Amino acid sequence: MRPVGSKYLLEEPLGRGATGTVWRARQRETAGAEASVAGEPGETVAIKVLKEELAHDADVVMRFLRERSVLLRLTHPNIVRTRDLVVEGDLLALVMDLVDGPDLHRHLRDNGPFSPVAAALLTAQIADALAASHADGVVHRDLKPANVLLQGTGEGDTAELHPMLTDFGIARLADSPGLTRTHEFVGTPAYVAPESAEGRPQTSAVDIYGAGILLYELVTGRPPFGGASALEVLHRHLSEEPRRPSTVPEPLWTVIERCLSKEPGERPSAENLARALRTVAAGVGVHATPAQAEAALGVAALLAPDPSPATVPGTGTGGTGDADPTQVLPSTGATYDPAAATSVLPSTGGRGGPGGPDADPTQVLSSGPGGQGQDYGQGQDYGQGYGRNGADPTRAMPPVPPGPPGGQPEGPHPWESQMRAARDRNEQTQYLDPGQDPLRRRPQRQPAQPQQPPQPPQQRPQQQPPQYQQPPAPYQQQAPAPYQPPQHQPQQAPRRQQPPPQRYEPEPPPREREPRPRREPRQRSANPMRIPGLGCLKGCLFVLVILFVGGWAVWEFSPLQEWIGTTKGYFEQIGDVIGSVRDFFNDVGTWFK
Ligand SMILES: Nc1ncnc2c1ncn2[C@@H]1O[C@H](COP(=O)(O)OP(=O)(O)OP(=O)(O)O)[C@@H](O)[C@H]1O
Repeated sequence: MRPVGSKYLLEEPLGRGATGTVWRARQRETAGAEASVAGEPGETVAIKVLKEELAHDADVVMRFLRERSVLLRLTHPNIVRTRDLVVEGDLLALVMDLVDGPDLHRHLRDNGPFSPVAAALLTAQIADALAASHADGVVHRDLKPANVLLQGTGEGDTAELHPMLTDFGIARLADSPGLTRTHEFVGTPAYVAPESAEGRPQTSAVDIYGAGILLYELVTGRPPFGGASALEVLHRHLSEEPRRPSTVPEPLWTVIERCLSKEPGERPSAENLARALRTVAAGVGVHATPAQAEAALGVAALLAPDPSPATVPGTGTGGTGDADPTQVLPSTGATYDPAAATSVLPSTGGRGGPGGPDADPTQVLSSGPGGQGQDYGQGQDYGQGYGRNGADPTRAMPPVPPGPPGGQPEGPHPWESQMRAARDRNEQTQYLDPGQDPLRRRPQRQPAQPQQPPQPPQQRPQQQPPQYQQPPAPYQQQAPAPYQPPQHQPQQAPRRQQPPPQRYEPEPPPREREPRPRREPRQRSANPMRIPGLGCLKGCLFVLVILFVGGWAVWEFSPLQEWIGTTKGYFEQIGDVIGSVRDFFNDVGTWFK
């Protein structure tokens, strides 16, 4: 078993994501004071070993050290606790509590969509975790089902799922200009907020957008915006409004719509989101009292935005890229998988600001015992310092990005290399065989598990009772069915005027679009009245005139006349010919009499 630092031993890989591989590991000895959890020898933990390319990046290492204290102090019942951060030679690792359960993406894939009540209660807990981290100034930036681990309690119908948000800070660590030497942001296209896609400044509202997408996915089984490529998905985030599936109750849709607002300032705070979701869960169930149903219908009033959202330093500001218009990603052409792992999406622009690559780490590394585990400082500097580009959503074509700084030799176009990097990293989490020997081999990819196509919502027989009236357990999942409001809904309840719910149609599979050939501008018609046959008649007349003029020229200017010996003029000869033809027809006429 491979040691990590002096305190941990890697046992078996649990899974691999875009930023690293997560291992089940065992504590060798009690960790020092630098860890937030000392742990006992023999205790099992999960260790995320960051990818080599991250570990080799000086910017990431510095960020890792600076973020240390933030990550270690982030504790909440719905956040996977980071116990320790280890830097050992070329290895960067986060030691976490081991969560015994699948991630939400896998759970959704295996069990199908949640009932609205279950989805609302689950997302409310995730919102609790976000509220705690936002209060601490930490924005997750990569919220998606794969980053929610489910600690299950109980079995079958009585199972309760305890969601735990993981990968906090990973986006911040991986968001390093050192990776490509140009700007990037880390995210997963299906969950990326419009402002992140455009390179505008980001705040904690990006997590609320992610929570809205996640909530939509929980009740429908798929995120609202899909597409054939990452580019198409980003465009849809920017320009399309989500459609309400018929399976989503009106109050829950109000919450989803507000979370998915294109304008970050209109999204609710995490705290208000949690409260609103609990109000909705209480009001759409069969046991809801009239007052609870009424409260659920008035949920919009609970969705007040955060007056002072936590900001993501360095996003959308600073650097020379502020004035740059929207950077639109080139299409990879490959089919886009909404469940794909975190991508690193490119943008371009200058660098600058505090915390930039030139900033020194606030603490000096010191060797730990035996030269293995090391203890690093807790300088608290959130600076990321890499400017984002200003946004202009109307621009569709990318401008030519600024050339390499310092007159570096020209390589491939930055977007080419960045999209290649994005593609390389856009790998789905692989669930690895526990039998692999971590000592001998690096974790290998397993043969891809057959992806179940997203299940379309099943039609339910008319006679069946409404699905969301009586969930047997808070988190029991049910196939979606059209939402029926609680029966004891008071008649006079002031309902918002709402269009009749649309049936949720699964989107057709994405097709490759072929570029349309450019049309030539239409010629003005010479036959504006469109008289039938006129075009053909004109052509015939034109041919006759040409033949007539041509014949005249040949007759008059060639020695044809002399050869034939008639010495007649052209018109005389034509007259003779016409006369002969007329005589011929007269003769023919007399034969038939
Ligand atoms: N603390 C943990 N305890 C138990 N299993 C974990 C823990 N953290 C992660 N895992 C497992 O490891 C898998 C890979 O995690 P990881 O965070 O690297 O991937 P991801 O979130 O799918 O991808 P990305 O890094 O791109 O967001 C998870 O899907 C989960 O099954």
